[in-house]
Amino acid sequence: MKLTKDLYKTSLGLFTDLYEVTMAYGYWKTGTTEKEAVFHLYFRNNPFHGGYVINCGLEYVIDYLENFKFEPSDLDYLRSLTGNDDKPLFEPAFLDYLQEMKFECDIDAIPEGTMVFPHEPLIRVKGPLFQCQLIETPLLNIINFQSLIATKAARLTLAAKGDPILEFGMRRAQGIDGALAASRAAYIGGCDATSNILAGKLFDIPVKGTHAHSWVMSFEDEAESFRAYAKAMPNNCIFLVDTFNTLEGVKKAIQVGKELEKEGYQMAGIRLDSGDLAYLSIEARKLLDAAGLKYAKIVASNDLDEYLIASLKDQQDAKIDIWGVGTKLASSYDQPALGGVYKIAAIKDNHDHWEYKIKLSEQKIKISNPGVQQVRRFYQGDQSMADMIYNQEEALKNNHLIIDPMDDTRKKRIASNTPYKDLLVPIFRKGKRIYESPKIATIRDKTQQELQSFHRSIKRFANPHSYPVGLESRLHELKKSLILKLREG
Ligand SMILES: Nc1ncnc2c1ncn2[C@@H]1O[C@H](COP(=O)(O)OP(=O)(O)OP(=O)(O)O)[C@@H](O)[C@H]1O
Ligand SMILES: O=P(O)(O)OC[C@H]1O[C@H](OP(=O)(O)OP(=O)(O)O)[C@H](O)[C@@H]1O
Ligand SMILES: O=C(O)c1cccnc1
Repeated sequence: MKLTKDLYKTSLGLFTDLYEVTMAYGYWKTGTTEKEAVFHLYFRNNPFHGGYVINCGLEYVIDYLENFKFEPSDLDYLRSLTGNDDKPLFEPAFLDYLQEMKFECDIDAIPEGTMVFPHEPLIRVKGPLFQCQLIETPLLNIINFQSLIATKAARLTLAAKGDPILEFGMRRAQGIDGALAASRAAYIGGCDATSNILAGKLFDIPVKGTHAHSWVMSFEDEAESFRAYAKAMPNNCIFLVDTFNTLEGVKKAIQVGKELEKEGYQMAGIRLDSGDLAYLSIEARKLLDAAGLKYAKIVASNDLDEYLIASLKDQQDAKIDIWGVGTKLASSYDQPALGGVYKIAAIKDNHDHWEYKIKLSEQKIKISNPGVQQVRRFYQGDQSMADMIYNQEEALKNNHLIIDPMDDTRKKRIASNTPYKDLLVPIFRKGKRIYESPKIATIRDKTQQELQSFHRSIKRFANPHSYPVGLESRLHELKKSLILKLREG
């Protein structure tokens, strides 16, 4: 069976919505397939009532695009599709065109692990109109999910204040690919390891685990079950102590821990999976310490999320060292989707000039931004200060004025000598990959550095401060003039 990364390395040409292919067909019929266009992938609202998103999924996108083609069997399938008159949906010559297609787009994207905000293009796609169109859905599928999970994981790590978090979500995740992608994104967001060993192998993520209640229940006696586990793997013992009575279970784990010491081993710890985790961790710690097992760690699990972890950390004397988090993380329990969208922002006219495009809406947040966009992040010392979305095709003024796309009375001036970084970097040029994804551990480190470089008010869970992101004044004017023109028209 081919899975995720391997699967993406073969053809996923049909992994898109039908309407992308019918539009591509329409472009072909009207002779506009090769017209140059620019699309941006962005989201409009932060998830979890939070103040940011951790950008994640680019390596999957790269894999997908490097292998973007239609195999003969894909074309056979398209050939079999019919319209409401039972005649073929697509002319054979179009299918030949798809077969010959070579990916030729320029892709610029914000690297994984970067903190990003509403309205900012995470990916910019420039190239033949029909190719830009065909890749819309897979790009959204990949980025929306992985960014959501990486953000959730980052929130967990902030709540845990540096304690390790183990991702245990596979059993509750959305299918095979959902679980694999969630493990990858959770690691990038800051988790320390996953229980999903295929994710460990595919993505080079540390794997860790304890044992289940079934292990204990398969023995007559709890102490005997711990002893048997210790005998099988003396170097990997975290005993799950709550099958019958937690504190009695701790005492039995201690007994076996002492026996392990005599064999020259140390038990790694115990896991609490029910009851009052604060109270039980305090009592368990006392018992472990009194027995001289100060080194034994206490792992807690049971429907944990960032709010419960923060609450347990606030219960000052709770003695939990490691957090096991499954369902609420891998399924993104409290927000099932990031609403990322992919919108056309410019198209070349017959004179090789950009014609800028926007989508109107009664809802201001849904009016798209025009231009060939780039994001510039400004810094004050090591702290991020504001982000400016600008049109790369226009010369910038020296003193930047950025304007909130949601409220044009909110403006911020940025001095000309302010240090900055442009966030979108070149990934593909004319369909050739020119970017090497960092190792996953490097991406994970980047997430932590990014979290450090933003003020804590942006990261708090309750009513976070909104980080300033604005349209550069000329882009703002361009958008305004396009809105007026369309409304008047
Ligand atoms: N001290 C605490 N403060 C806040 N929440 C806690 C605390 N201890 C446990 N919880 C959380 O309360 C929720 C319910 O815990 P509860 O004691 O009902 O577990 P449980 O239902 O007994 O466990 P199980 O049914 O798996 O045996 C869980 O999400 C758990 O993580
Ligand atoms: O609670 P989560 O954050 O999802 O973490 C994973 C859970 O999976 C296991 O439970 P199991 O499947 O045995 O069921 P349980 O919920 O009854 O403990 C484990 O004991 C954790 O409780
Ligand atoms: O290793 C564990 O303790 C584990 C793994 C998956 C789910 N719950 C717990």
